[in-house]
Amino acid sequence: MGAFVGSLRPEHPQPRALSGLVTELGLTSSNLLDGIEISGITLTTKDVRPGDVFVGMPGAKIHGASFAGAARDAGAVALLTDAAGADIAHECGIPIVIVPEVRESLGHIASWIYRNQDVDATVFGVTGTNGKTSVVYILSALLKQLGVTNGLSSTAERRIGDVAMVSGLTTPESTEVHALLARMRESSVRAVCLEVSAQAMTRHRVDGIHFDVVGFTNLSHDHLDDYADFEDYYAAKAQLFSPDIASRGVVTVDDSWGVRLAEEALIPLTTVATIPNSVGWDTAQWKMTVTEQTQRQTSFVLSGPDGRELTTSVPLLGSFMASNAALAIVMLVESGFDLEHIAHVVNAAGGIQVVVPGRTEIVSGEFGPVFYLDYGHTPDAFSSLLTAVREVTPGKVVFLFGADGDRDKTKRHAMGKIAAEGADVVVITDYHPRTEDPAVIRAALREGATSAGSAAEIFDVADVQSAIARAIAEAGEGDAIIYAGPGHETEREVAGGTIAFNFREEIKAALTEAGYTPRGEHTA
Ligand SMILES: CC(=O)N[C@H]1[C@@H](OP(=O)(O)OP(=O)(O)OC[C@H]2O[C@@H](n3ccc(=O)[nH]c3=O)[C@H](O)[C@@H]2O)O[C@H](CO)[C@@H](O)[C@@H]1O[C@H](C)C(=O)N[C@@H](C)C(=O)N[C@H](CCC(=O)O)C(=O)O
Ligand SMILES: Nc1ncnc2c1ncn2[C@@H]1O[C@H](COP(=O)(O)OP(=O)(O)OP(=O)(O)O)[C@@H](O)[C@H]1O
Repeated sequence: MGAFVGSLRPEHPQPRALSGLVTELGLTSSNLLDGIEISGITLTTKDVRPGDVFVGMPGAKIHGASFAGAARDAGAVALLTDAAGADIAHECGIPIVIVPEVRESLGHIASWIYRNQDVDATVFGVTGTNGKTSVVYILSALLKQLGVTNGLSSTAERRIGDVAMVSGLTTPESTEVHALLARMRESSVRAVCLEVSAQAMTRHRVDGIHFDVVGFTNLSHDHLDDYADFEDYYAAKAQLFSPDIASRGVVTVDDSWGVRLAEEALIPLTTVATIPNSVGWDTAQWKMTVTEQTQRQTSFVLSGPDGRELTTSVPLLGSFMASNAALAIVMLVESGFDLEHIAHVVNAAGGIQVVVPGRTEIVSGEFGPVFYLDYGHTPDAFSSLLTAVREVTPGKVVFLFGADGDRDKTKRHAMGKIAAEGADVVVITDYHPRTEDPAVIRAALREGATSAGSAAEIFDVADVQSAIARAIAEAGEGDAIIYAGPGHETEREVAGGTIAFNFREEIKAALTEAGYTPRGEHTA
């Protein structure tokens, strides 16, 4: 959820003539283009490589064309921008290609530069409020078990086989997405699993990609700072299910948004219901039922049309993780895999072999309280998490969390309230205050927690390390601690800057300090 941190580009770029780009895509340019070869494209000076087209895009703070000179010095051979950018950068000394709206053209231009017009790998896309990262990891793990070389892009990381890079955005800008696809092609990837945020749809980040199968998890309160209301937020995600973007879709119909999407989408659709008696249960084509839950595993049966059935397990806590697995499996079936074959391969290995970093990840060791590190940061995720952990915990549940600064403020009250309704002890702490006053964020969470009127004990501990220690002090053998929010993250965004803060390691250090032995490595 942050700024640019790096990109996976092709190792052996195949340059193309800039004049070809301009002619083939019918673009306008201001200078002579003859003899100029382009091999990449970027919209940040932090990632310019020799032979790049630098994209001068208007931003919230500044017009990117202001950096054309710096980009040229770093090796950029052309500038792509709008009319305002061309005015700003008219003396930059490299050819300028002008488009009416940069974002609207960018995906197709990046696709052309990286030769992605005819991607022959199967492309999967996953959207929804909660569960996208988990579904993408489960899809990728299933494909690996099925012997299919694949790559993924998620909030946690971009990954091609053993090569991984930490992510900045959930869905990278189109310049990065297309570079990633080209790099995947070099690595003989046969399937691509992409997490697609609502912002990615609104900001044209996946333009120039045609998805073979897209999946929808759910829709609940998030990002209402970016969207006027739920209707707007839904519409952004629903765009992924358009015929010009995707061939087929799988929709989880556990909530009314999923039911609506299944009714409205104009592509061939399959539905899956994973909560018995929920709004879409009776009409869904596929149904998933949880058969057993433990701290480390959830088993389920997935039944489909024509009596087809698969029984397996996912090594993650929570019925919602079984929902995510069910969606991933039906997406694979829709892409052409046979359910019986999937069942055979997966069960020969004792279930789905997946590790999802920072999603209900157990950080604690054999003794003492079970410490879950999770990325949940929406009221709905809090609720699912608390229900799941409660079901497998004989003792107390301690819930530790904070909230993002400079992001949707309207969800804070509900986050606090749900925490205090579901936990025995609530510890509120700072998270990423960014430019906001952290005390104000905590006060909103505290107010929500108090409004629950529950018996939960509420602590407000600003310092994150002290808050972790407080949570551990409140729990013992048989109890559980959930740290909701940080998941895989290794930094905190404070006062407009970034500080290194590896949450997983901090928790391990605090567990050790309290006399417990944390897990050696981060396997879920
Ligand atoms: C609020 C927002 O959308 N910001 C995006 C925007 O940044 P900005 O408008 O602030 O950019 P700016 O600082 O004004 O700079 C303008 C241009 O100059 C360039 N620049 C700027 C400075 C410099 O030194 N060199 C340089 O080249 C910038 O790369 C940019 O292209 O343009 C940048 C790309 O150029 C994006 O990376 C950035 O996304 C930010 C990081 C972001 O957090 N976006 C959020 C809303 C987002 O997309 N979130 C979803 C979350 C999904 C989920 O939780 O489910 C996501 O997909 O990640
Ligand atoms: N299907 C689901 N329904 C409800 N909550 C879920 C579901 N799957 C995951 N969660 C909760 O949401 C959290 C985030 O999960 P995940 O990272 O998979 O979602 P995401 O959609 O990728 O989130 P983001 O877009 O913010 O990266 C999890 O850590 C868990 O608490």
